[in-house]
Amino acid sequence: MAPPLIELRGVGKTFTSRSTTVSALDSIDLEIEAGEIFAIIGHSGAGKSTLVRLINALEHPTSGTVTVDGVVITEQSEKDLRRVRSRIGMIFQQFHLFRSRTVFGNVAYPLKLAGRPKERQRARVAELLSFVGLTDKAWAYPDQLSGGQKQRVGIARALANDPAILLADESTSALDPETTQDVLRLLRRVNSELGVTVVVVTHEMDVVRSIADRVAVLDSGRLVEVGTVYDVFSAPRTDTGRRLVETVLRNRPDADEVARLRKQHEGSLVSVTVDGDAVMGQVLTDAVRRHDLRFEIVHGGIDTLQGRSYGSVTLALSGAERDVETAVASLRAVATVEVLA
Ligand SMILES: Nc1ncnc2c1ncn2[C@@H]1O[C@H](COP(=O)(O)OP(=O)(O)OP(=O)(O)O)[C@@H](O)[C@H]1O
Repeated sequence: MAPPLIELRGVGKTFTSRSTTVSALDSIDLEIEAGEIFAIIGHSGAGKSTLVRLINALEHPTSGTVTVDGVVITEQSEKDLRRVRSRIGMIFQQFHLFRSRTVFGNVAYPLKLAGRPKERQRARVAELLSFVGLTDKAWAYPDQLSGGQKQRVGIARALANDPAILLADESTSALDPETTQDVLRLLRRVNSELGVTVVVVTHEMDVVRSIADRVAVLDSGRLVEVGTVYDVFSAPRTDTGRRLVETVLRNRPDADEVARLRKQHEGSLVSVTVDGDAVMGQVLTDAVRRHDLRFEIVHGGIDTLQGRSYGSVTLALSGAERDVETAVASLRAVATVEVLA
């Protein structure tokens, strides 16, 4: 198997000022494979931006090693780091475009810095603007563009020198939901058509869900979960993971919601979680048909993650106690079931 494109081993980062020491990252071991879309999530202050800044060597770790594309960047001189950085493009929440330069000028800038001849610059900018769908805006200034268009320029500029990696730090956080989806579609094309490995830092779980292959959860500088989006979202192993994921997946009702449901519905409240290939509708109808029961879905829903169905619904099951018990037992054979107290 090819070695990981990005590898962090035992990475720690502390910031020390005169009066305080902040541990931003602690003992991070992480591997990001070539060709994947990898998301890093966590609450504000968890260390996400610091982690990204270590990958492009804008910060240096206090301990541990960072390897990018086979180069141990923690051992490189500033001059050699420039070569590593040229393999990495970056986009930001606030776009960071030059307001005094046209779209063309912004995208041409890294090519100019790299010493590309004028003719080559022109051809490459045309190619990039066509890729991001902004050919007609080449001579516009950033202030004349929408947020989504500005981020497209940011993406074109980040791709100018053919990077292997694109780091996206909260790149859609300033955009409305529809524009966010447009930018995410573009990032997916960057990954699938150009083969660029994309690392997305975000606090928006919807972004992770709609774009990432794998996700890492950071909590107070520690890496607490890493896995496929399906695994982490459908079965988070930590409280932090659970809290983050619950912001997008309507999961089991909390205690207040259970009390409210109890007042509104008769019968037993039963939460049924289906993952993977089981089909929720089928599971429910089969279980209920075999018994003399009525059921109503009172909370939750089914969703698709990475092409697999996932969901948790709470049912109010009414009927004879024995029938409810048998139905719950048969549901247990195919799903995770919890009878809510
Ligand atoms: N240059 C710095 N000097 C001192 N402390 C810093 C510095 N950069 C980051 N920190 C601290 O390190 C911790 C992690 O910060 P970081 O910006 O990486 O978190 P984050 O997860 O990206 O947060 P946010 O989502 O709010 O951007 C925080 O406690 C922050 O205050």
